[in-house]
Amino acid sequence: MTIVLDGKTLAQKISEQVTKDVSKLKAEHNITPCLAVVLVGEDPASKIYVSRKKRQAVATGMLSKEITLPETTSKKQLLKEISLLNADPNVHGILVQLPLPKHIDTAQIIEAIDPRKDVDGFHPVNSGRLFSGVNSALVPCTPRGCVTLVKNHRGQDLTGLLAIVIGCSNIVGKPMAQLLLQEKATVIMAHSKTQDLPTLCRKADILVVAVGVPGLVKADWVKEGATVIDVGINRINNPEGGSCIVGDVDYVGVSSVAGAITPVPGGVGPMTIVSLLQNTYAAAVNQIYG
Ligand SMILES: Nc1nc(=O)c2c([nH]1)NC[C@@H]1CN(c3ccc(C(=O)N[C@@H](CCC(=O)O)C(=O)O)cc3)C=[N+]21
Repeated sequence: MTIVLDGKTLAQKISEQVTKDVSKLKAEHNITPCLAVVLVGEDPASKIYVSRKKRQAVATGMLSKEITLPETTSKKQLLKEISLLNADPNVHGILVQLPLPKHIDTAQIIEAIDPRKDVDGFHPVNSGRLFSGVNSALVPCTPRGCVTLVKNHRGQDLTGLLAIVIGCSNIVGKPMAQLLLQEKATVIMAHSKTQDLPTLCRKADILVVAVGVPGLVKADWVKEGATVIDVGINRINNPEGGSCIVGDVDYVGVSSVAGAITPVPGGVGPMTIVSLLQNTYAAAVNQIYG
C-alpha cells in the first residue's frame, strides 16, 4: 500500500505550532513578526501565491505587508523599496516574489535583501551558511518543507539512504541536495543531461523531482517502496476543456510501486508556505536576540 504524504494536514499542524510561538513572542516581547511580500507586475499565478502567503501569515497572528509595484518598475525603484524594508524595524521577513520582469536582474535584487530578513533563503549569505552547515541559515522554503515531510514519514534518521534529486535550480534542487547531505543521506543530483536517468532513479530510496515537466517520472523509474517527492506544479489543459494542476510524476502509475508519494496539489505546496511562516518566525526571533 502506498502512503500518500499529506502535506496539507502536516502544514496545518505546524501552522498551529507557529500560532502558539507567535502568541508567546507577543506576550513576552510585545513583538509581532511581520512578513513583507513584494510583487512586481501582474502575473496571475504570482498574485494567487502572494495572497495565499499573506492570508496564512495573518492566520498565525503575524502581520503582513504587501508591496505591489507595476511591471514597468525599474531596478533602481525596486532596490529603493527593498532598502526601506531592510531599514524598517517592524519588518522581520522580506520575500520578493519570483519570477521578476525580464529587465530586472534577479541576483542583484536578492543580494540587496538583508540576509537576516531573507525568509526565502536565497541570499548568498544564507546559501553559503547552508553549504557550510551553519544552523543559523535561513533555508529555502520548498526544500525545508520537503525534508520536514520526509522526516515526518520515514522518521528522523536518513543516514546512508540514497537520495536522488532531479533538477538543479538555486530555489529547489541545489539547496535540497545540501539539506539531504546534512541529514547524512547519500546524494546524487541529476538533470536533463544525465545519462539513462530512469535506471539511475530506480536506485533511489528517496526521489525528489523538481524539473517542471508534467508526468516525467514513470512507474519504471521508481524502486519498490521508495519515497517520491513531487515538487512540480504544472497547469495543463484538459482535453474536455478547463485546466488542472499536475506534478512532474505520473501519480497514478508511480503510486503502484512507491512506498510513499506526495500528491499535487496537497503535497509540497502547502509545506512550502508553512516553511515560509517558520522562517519568518525564526527571522523575527533572531532579530530580537540579534
Ligand atoms: N520568492 C519566491 N518564493 C517562493 O517561495 C516562490 C516564488 N517566489 N515564486 C513562485 C514559487 C511557487 N511557490 C508555491 C507556493 C505554494 C504553493 C501551493 O500552496 N500549492 C498548493 C496549491 C496548488 C494550486 O492549486 O495552485 C498545493 O500544491 O497544494 C505552490 C507554489 C512559491 N514560490
